[in-house]
Amino acid sequence: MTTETRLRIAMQKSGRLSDDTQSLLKRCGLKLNVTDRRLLAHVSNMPVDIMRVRSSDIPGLVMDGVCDLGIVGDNTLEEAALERQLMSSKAEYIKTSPLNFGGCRLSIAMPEEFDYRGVDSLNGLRFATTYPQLLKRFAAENGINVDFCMLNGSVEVAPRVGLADGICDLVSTGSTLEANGLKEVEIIFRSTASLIQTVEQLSPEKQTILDTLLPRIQGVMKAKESKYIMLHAPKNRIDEVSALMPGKETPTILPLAGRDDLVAVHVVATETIFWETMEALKSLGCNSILVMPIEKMMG
Ligand SMILES: Nc1ncnc2c1ncn2[C@@H]1O[C@H](COP(=O)(O)OP(=O)(O)OP(=O)(O)O)[C@@H](O)[C@H]1O
Ligand SMILES: O=P(O)(O)OC[C@H]1O[C@H](OP(=O)(O)OP(=O)(O)O)[C@H](O)[C@@H]1O
Ligand SMILES: [Mg+2]
Repeated sequence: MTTETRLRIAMQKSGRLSDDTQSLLKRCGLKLNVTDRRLLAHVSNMPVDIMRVRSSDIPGLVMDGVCDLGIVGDNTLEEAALERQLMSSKAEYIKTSPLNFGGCRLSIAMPEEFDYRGVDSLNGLRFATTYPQLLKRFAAENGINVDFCMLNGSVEVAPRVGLADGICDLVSTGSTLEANGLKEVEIIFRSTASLIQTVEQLSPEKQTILDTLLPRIQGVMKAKESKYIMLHAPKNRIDEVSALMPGKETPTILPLAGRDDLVAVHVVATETIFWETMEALKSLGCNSILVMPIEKMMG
C-alpha cells in the first residue's frame, strides 16, 4: 500500500496531551508501536501512520495538508490560525470532534498584590505569554492596549524577575499560579483537545478509514463518561431510584431469587456519579450498589 492511502495523524510527541492521545488511539483499536525515537509510528492493524511532533507544529501540518488529522489543544489551534491569518498563510481546518481531555483555560494573571479593578486596569501593561495573538484579540475586544513578551515555558516566573507586569498563560488547577504568587484576573479562552482535519479532500481510501475511526472515537469518549450501575432496590421505590440516576437510559429491572420486596436494577448512567447520589440511593433502601467503568460503547 502506498503512503497516499495511509491516513496520517499528527499527535503531540511528549507533554500534557501525549498520554491521553495515545490511550485514545489504542482504545480505538489502533495497534501502535510508539518508542521515543520513532517519530513516524506505523499502525500495524490499520492503514494509519502517527506523526509525533511538538503540539505547536500540529495546526500548521494539518492546515498545509501534510497530515490528514491532528489532535491538539484548541488554544494552540486558535493561536496558530490567528497568526497564519496575519501572515496570509493557509489557516483553514475542519473541527472534526471535540475530545474530552486536555481541559484548561487561558487566563491573565497578576501578582497577588496588584490592585485589579476590571479589564481597564490592565491597559498599557506588559504580559509574558506563549499566546500573543489570543492576548491581542482579547485586548482589542476590550478596548485596551497591551505589550507582550514571548516565553514558551515557565511563563509564571516573568513578573518576579521584572520581565513583565503580568502573564497570560494556561491554568487548570491553579497551583502553578499560587506557587508563584499570582492571581487569575481574567479568563480569555477555554480549551480542550480537539480532533481536527485538513480541508483538503481525502482520498476515498482515507475517507473510509476516517469513517471507521470516528464512531470508535465517539464510542471511547462516551464510554469514558459512562458508568454501569447495579444495585438492589425496594420494589415500591423504583420510580424514585430511577429518577436519581444521572443521564440515565431505561433501567433493566430483574427479579431477585427468593425476594418479593427487592429487585435488581441495572442502568447505564452517562454522567458522573457522585457520592451524594450513592448516599441518596442508600437512604431509599437500596443496597449492594456497584458502579463500574465501561470499556466500549456503540449505538
Ligand atoms: N495544566 C494543564 N492542564 C490541562 N491541559 C493543559 C495544561 N497545560 C497545557 N494543557 C493543554 O495541553 C497542551 C500541550 O501542553 P504542553 O505543555 O504539554 O505542551 P506545550 O509546551 O504547550 O507544546 P509543545 O508540544 O509545542 O512543546 C496545551 O496546548 C493545552 O491545550
Ligand atoms: O494550573 P496548573 O494545574 O498548575 O497548570 C498550569 C501549568 O501547566 C502548564 O505548564 P506545564 O506544566 O505543561 O509546563 P511547561 O511550561 O513546560 O509547558 C501551563 O503552562 C502552566 O504553567
Ligand atoms: Mg506547557
